[in-house]
Amino acid sequence: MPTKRSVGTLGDKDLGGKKVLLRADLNVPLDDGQRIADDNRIRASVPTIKFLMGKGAKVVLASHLGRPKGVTPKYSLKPLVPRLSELLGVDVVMANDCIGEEVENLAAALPDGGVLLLENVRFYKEEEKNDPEFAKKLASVADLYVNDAFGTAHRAHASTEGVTKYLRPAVAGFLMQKELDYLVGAVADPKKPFAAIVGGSKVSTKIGVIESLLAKVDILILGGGMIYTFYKAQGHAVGKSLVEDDKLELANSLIEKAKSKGVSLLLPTDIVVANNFAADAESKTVPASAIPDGWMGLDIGPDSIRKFSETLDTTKTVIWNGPMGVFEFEKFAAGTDAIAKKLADITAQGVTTIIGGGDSVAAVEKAGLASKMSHISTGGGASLELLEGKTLPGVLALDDA
Ligand SMILES: Nc1ncnc2c1ncn2[C@@H]1O[C@H](COP(=O)(O)OP(=O)(O)O)[C@@H](O)[C@H]1O
Ligand SMILES: O=C(OP(=O)(O)O)[C@H](O)COP(=O)(O)O
Repeated sequence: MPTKRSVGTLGDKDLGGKKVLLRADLNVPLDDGQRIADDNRIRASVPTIKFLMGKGAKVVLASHLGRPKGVTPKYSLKPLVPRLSELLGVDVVMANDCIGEEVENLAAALPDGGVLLLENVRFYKEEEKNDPEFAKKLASVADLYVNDAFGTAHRAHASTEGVTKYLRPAVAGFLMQKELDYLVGAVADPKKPFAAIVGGSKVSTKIGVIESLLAKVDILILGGGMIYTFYKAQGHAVGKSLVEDDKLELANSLIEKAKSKGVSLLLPTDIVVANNFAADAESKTVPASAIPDGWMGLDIGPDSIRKFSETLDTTKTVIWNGPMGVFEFEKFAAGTDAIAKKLADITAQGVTTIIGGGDSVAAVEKAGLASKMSHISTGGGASLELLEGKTLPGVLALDDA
């Protein structure tokens, strides 16, 4: 089934005085002191909340946080209240539960434009089981449903999917719509030349994405830990680099597939190797075809960066998923940083650049370049599934446009 791209949106819905159940993805990292370590997902949820507030709706906000097994205080959404209140300019009311009498009373007492934050929906095992009775209880608090939780749209859970069986209209929020516009729209109908950069640790986790993108892109650039499986498959020495020996044939078949589809496949030409998997390992740059015994590739080299950059200069749309090297170690972050910088530069020249979630987003943020890209996805797993061409249950469940 093709990925659904057009969903019903808030548009001209009459929202004054209506109770809206808004599912957002407020799954942000909290540090040991329960402080928000990265508030991107909260900020990304603000436009829809503010829109609803401005229309005089009563906003009942639901989310999960982490993967708790039952009620677990450290996964409470309470630490988010001050930041949400600050961003929204109202005192957000917090409920102790996500269903039940207290929630109904608090929702009923909300003024028009008020916001009630429900406690973590995953405190109930029924959430992940997509239990119909639990979904019905969630639905009962509101007059309509808005799903803005793109990062959780690949989960068929009660608050993302089940609830739509009991609460209509069920429409997408602005973040959800923007994610679909970029990750489905721009990829299905890209300005060409269209390039994909795929990195990350393993071929096995990216097979689906590579295969799906091979049908769409003009250029495929590979980096990260997966490239050593390709080199080994081509008969090169890879030292003690990360290799998936059961994926050698697959790597060759992907090279063949790229050829038959006329896709220009670029592998790094030089590699920064280390004598150890460590931040302070000894390192040197070697040709990709001659990785010495006892050394492992942890980043792409300067010649690869130059060639990749020249190629990226010829593109009109670029999608990036997965770092070029072990960017968590400063010494092996140069390749990833250079690609991030290049993408920021070409965005300024009118190229559409899409960063598809997960570690690539972390790398772009670490480089301070997030605001320079066309789109940075708030969903790792969800964006990967979209790029693989899968349909997300949380999207499929919404009203058609
Ligand atoms: N050459 C390499 N050897 C081992 N691990 C690598 C290498 N290059 C990148 N990685 C690791 O890959 C991880 C990211 O992989 P992945 O989760 O597939 O990416 P993403 O989250 O962007 O989809 C990072 O932790 C990074 O350190
Ligand atoms: O953080 C999330 O996913 P991501 O790490 O793949 O971006 C989402 O909030 C979904 O969480 P889940 O993977 O526990 O269902």
